[in-house]
Amino acid sequence: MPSDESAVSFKRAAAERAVDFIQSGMVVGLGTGSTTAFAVRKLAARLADGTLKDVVGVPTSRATEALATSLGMPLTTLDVHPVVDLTIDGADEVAPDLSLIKGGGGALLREKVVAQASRREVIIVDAPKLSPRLGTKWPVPVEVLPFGWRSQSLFLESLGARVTVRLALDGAPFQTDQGNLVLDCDFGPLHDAAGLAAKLESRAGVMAHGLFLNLTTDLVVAGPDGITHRVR
Ligand SMILES: O=C(CO)[C@H](O)[C@H](O)COP(=O)(O)O
Repeated sequence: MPSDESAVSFKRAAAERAVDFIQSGMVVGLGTGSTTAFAVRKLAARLADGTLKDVVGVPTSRATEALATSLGMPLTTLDVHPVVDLTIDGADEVAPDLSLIKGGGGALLREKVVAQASRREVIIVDAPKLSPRLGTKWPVPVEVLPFGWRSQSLFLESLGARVTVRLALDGAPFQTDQGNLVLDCDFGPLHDAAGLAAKLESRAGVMAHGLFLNLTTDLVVAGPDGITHRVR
């Protein structure tokens, strides 16, 4: 395992490489998490030094909105710009077909909305997040409406999950930007991620899930052997 310090430097390296894909005039989706934060900082620096111009960002969470605003980055919304040229976002686990588990930061719903509105979805990760099969390293986050959430928990258990209610640092249930709960669902390695996604999507009260299938267009990975860029 890499040290925390090297994981951070890999995250930064992947993030800064992805910023090279941004061109002046683009509408750019801004993901959520520690890796994406490096990209937001680099993008803000390039706007400040004039090497990029007229870029507007669509933040995927209140946290990213606050960071971008603090850096003076111009922001917009999907209401004003319903098509995003390129989004940069992190992930928690990446399978060989570039399908993902996301939602470790709890922003999965807005991240998926922005990803589906994006022409290019550039995922940036440090190498330990690569996995032979989704579910091997990370549970599937499922965002549920607080109304009736225990019924959703039983439903998820009936699908084979060990369910944990995500907690905030103060020990209270974590709330998403939409005021929903997150149930972290350990299904073990997934043999039919698409089938599971379909079951989750057919259940009322499930607002979003962290399986991002067929959304990644580019993957940038940084690790001890350098940076690689894969295109799907
Ligand atoms: O999906 C996410 C937030 O909902 C993040 O992109 C994911 O959790 C990765 O986070 P980090 O870059 O901090 O490792």
